Amino acid sequence: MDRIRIRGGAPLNGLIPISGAKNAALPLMIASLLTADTLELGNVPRLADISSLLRIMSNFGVDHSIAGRRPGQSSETGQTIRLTAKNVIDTTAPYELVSTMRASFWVIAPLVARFGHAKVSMPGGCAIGTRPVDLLIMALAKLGAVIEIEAGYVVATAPKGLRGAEIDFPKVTVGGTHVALMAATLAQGTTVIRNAAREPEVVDLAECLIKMGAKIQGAGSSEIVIEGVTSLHGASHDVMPDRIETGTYAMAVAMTGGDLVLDNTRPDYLQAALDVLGQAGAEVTPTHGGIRIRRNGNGLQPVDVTTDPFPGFPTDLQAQFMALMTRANGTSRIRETIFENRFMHVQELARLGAQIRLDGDSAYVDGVPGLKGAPVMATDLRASVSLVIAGLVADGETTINRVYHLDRGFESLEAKLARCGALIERVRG
Ligand SMILES: CC(=O)N[C@H]1[C@@H](OP(=O)(O)OP(=O)(O)OC[C@H]2O[C@@H](n3ccc(=O)[nH]c3=O)[C@H](O)[C@@H]2O)O[C@H](CO)[C@@H](O)[C@@H]1O
Ligand SMILES: C=C(OP(=O)(O)O)C(=O)O
Repeated sequence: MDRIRIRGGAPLNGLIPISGAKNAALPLMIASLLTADTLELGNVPRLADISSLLRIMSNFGVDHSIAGRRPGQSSETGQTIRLTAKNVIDTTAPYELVSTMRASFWVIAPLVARFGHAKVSMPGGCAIGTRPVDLLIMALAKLGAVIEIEAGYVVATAPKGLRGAEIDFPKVTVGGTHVALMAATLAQGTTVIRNAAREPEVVDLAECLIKMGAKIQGAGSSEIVIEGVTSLHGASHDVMPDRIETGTYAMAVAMTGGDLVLDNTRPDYLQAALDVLGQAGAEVTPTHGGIRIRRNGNGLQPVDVTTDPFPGFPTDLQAQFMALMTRANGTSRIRETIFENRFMHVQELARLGAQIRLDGDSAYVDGVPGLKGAPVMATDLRASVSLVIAGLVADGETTINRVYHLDRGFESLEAKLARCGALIERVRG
């Protein structure tokens, strides 16, 4: 199994091109099931999760081809994927394929909307909480799907098609919003989604669906209105930049010191996190195509943070920020309100010398003057990268095991960091 080896102490200087967002690319790929025409997606990151979803799509009979980046595409990373769901032969997503990745469950929406039938295994994904799918099922049931649970599978049927409905989410759910949005595009009549997720990935999906002929208003606000259409057509769309990857490298340079330009990204996608970095002592300035982050000489100030749905501080940056706060001059409180078990990184950060106390939904981080390298274990995607951030300043060598978690969500992580001066390498085997 591959490991990442880091020798801490080097500042980060240079430019990192930000990849397309995993959490936008996945629902966009799934949206290709809504049409028999070809959906062409540019700026798709090369990640394990993308390959896993391609396997699931192939199993349905979806044809796909992969090419390099399109001319004029600004990222030096990424690929173009063309998906054609013309000859769908199966509407079942088996446990072996769905269990590795949460988002794969979302295929249930386009399958039942277009074909009137879907049988999808309950999902896997990062082990960060119980992560039920009751609200996704509620949304499909409101749209008229009949739902049965059979041996770990959710079976959704709607032989006469879905019909528009009012869907009020009792809590903000990104996956629930994606599912309701995709299903409603082909439902008969009007659907109103209330308390919808406002995440940029929802807007990216809506923009692509609109290019495919869907009638959607209000994406990016908490009320989305969809006028169902009888069919959708092909389109071409570039995946939005990854705001979590952006925030991760921003925190890395805040930790190591140095001067980094994060290219091909957008500050407004992560303003809450950038504000917090400013309070912690980093200098953040927008550039023509992204963001410049600097921290030279000055120490880090402790900042209290609470995770929230967009536009709040993202839970997917909580672990990285905790790593940063291990070196602050004082105590910070980090409150996790989205997932009840997203503190798995605490015990691993402690192995590097971090001082962190857990109390309910909060972690209290007492900054220490230095961390010491050690072997640590990746437990989930964002937890893994928090260990990379800590390793970049830890004295001596840090080895991170189980890096398959990292490969789910960070394209060319070691190469991007090494080019900016980090002493980091992948040890194969
Ligand atoms: C692939 C992808 O895009 N994953 C992201 C997505 O996950 P995901 O879409 O799974 O997260 P949700 O926004 O749905 O979850 C938010 C909260 O709602 C709860 N909930 C959700 C659905 C449901 O049916 N019932 C229920 O109770 C969850 O347990 C959680 O406490 O949004 C999360 C919150 O920003 C991010 O951390 C994940 O990186
Ligand atoms: C939690 C994440 O992914 P998933 O929802 O696929 O588990 C993530 O991207 O941080």
